[in-house]
Amino acid sequence: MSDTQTQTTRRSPFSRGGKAATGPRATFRQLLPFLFEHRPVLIWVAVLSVVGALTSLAQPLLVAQVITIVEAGQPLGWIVWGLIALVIVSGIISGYQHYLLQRTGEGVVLSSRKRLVAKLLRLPIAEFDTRRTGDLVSRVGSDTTMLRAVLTQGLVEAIGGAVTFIGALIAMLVLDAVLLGLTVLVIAIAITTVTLLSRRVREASHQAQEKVGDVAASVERAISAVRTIRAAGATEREIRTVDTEAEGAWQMGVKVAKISALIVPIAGIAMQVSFLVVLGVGGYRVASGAITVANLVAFILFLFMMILPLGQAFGAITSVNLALGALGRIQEILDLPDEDAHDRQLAPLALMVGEANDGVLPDAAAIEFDDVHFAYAATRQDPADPGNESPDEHLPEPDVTARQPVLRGVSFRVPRGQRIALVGPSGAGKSTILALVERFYDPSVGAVRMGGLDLRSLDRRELRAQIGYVEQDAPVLAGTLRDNLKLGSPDATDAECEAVLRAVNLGGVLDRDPAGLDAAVGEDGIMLSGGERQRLAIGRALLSAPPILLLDESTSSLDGLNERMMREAIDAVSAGRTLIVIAHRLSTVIDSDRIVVVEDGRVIGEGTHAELVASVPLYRDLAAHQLLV
Ligand SMILES: Nc1ncnc2c1ncn2[C@@H]1O[C@H](COP(=O)(O)OP(=O)(O)OP(=O)(O)O)[C@@H](O)[C@H]1O
Repeated sequence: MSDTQTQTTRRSPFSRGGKAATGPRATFRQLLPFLFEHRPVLIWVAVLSVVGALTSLAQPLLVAQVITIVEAGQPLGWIVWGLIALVIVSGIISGYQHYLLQRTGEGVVLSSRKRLVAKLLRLPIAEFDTRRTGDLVSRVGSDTTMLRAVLTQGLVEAIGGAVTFIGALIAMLVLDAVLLGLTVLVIAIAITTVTLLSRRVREASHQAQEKVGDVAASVERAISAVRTIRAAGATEREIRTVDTEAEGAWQMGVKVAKISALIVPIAGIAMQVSFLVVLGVGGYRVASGAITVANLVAFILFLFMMILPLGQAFGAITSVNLALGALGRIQEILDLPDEDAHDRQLAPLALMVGEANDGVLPDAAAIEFDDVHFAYAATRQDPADPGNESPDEHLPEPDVTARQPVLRGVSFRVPRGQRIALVGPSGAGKSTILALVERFYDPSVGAVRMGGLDLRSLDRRELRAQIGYVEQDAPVLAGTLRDNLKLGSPDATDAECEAVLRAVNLGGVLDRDPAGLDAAVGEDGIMLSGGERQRLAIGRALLSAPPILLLDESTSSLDGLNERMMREAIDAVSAGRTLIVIAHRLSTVIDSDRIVVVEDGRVIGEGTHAELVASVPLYRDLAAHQLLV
């Protein structure tokens, strides 16, 4: 694992206990790039806030003027109209400002989602092995929305608020310094309390978002296996599991609500207390002639004006803390390295593999495994699992550790243009071998080579452009047949798509729906049988005509007819290319150029069917089971 990755996981929520339970927390500085993207609008909003604040500040002064004029029995004249105009202008400014902030808030959500998705889809495959899909989805869906609140409920409004606050403070100082001193005392106490509480809001909000991630993860788990769950009669139990997670999220939400609930009334109480103090002491000072009635009224209006932004500031502190909690979860993913982050400057590959270059590297095997050892990283520890509690919260827990080796010294060569089959018992490591060819993972020891070059020295995109890969449980993406076929070759024509479908024996699927290539294959391709799904995936690989094809044959859904269709499909794709097939049915690979037998992470035999039947007992047993000897 890379250094960056190690650091990230070290300060991740996966170590529990004490402060560590709050997980990765973003700093305010990490929030700034999201806001800076909208700098012009935000500056405009800030200017509007200042103008709005000034129009508000002018109002008490005009009111004091009105009182003085009325007291003197003089005509009011323009001053009332001026007051009305000020109220209207400040209303319009605040409405426009609100709209701009909402819009920018949506912009922040959008850009954080885009960044997160761009990162997620580029993460090393190992990250998906150790993280829960639902939790990742919830970071894109839910955590990002929390960033909006920073703008809509807080930050920029606070600029106008600050102007109002300072302006009111100065005006109050001029009007009556003694009254101001008392007011500031009350408010200072409120601010200290809120600051202490807000730290707890941030921690609780982070935990709440973690819990929402847990809910999303268990919903995803349940929905992705809904048929199995239904068939096993486990629906009620799964509902209870999700309910428990949802209740966990509810509890954390309530915890946030409790702390926030303390913060909100503190602003109210501060206002009431200071109002009462000003009223009592102010009345006394009017009686003693220290201040006029007009100035006391103006002072009280300024007090309201000062309290309002204070409330906004408290709101801003809460929402910024909520956002920083969520940003911590977003940033945790953004800080992970891309899959290709540590690739060296890479050799051009396109000219090294394939027919065009047979002359350049005449002896190099298309694919070669050289004493390859490999172990998967262990599953990341689940923070929700109390069993993972660290006995000593001060010791950083290693989150991801290596598992038992899956490959132990695998060596074999696949000459260009040949058809090689990998066979062996379930769990022997066959799919892992293909994953290493695709560079979803790199070997711990040894090397995988293509055209004589270590895969680690090649650009992954170029490498993968040379390889077609059909997974064992070939996923079909929601959409149409055409969408699925054109995934890897967006420029393919309809005629090419149809030809490929017929080549993999899927002409029937094309004909049975009048929509043809536009026929929907549904979420996860549910309208296709398992065998059809695999053949569709083979068709997809075939369409991009890669020189090398990796095919992890489905373990299921191959009845006699499907098996024949699959064999024909494999024959169709093997023409003119290098093919590595993981075969669960020997009949599909009996006529391969070579068969490599894998057991327990090692190659235990290699040769033709006849040679292996004669020399490798495990292979003879497999063949005997499948009635091939
Ligand atoms: N993503 C993964 N993370 C951790 N362990 C894995 C992962 N994928 C496979 N393994 C483990 O590696 C071992 C080899 O798995 P692999 O899928 O390569 O075997 P296989 O020979 O293809 O099996 P099958 O014929 O059943 O598909 C198994 O013990 C499996 O549990």
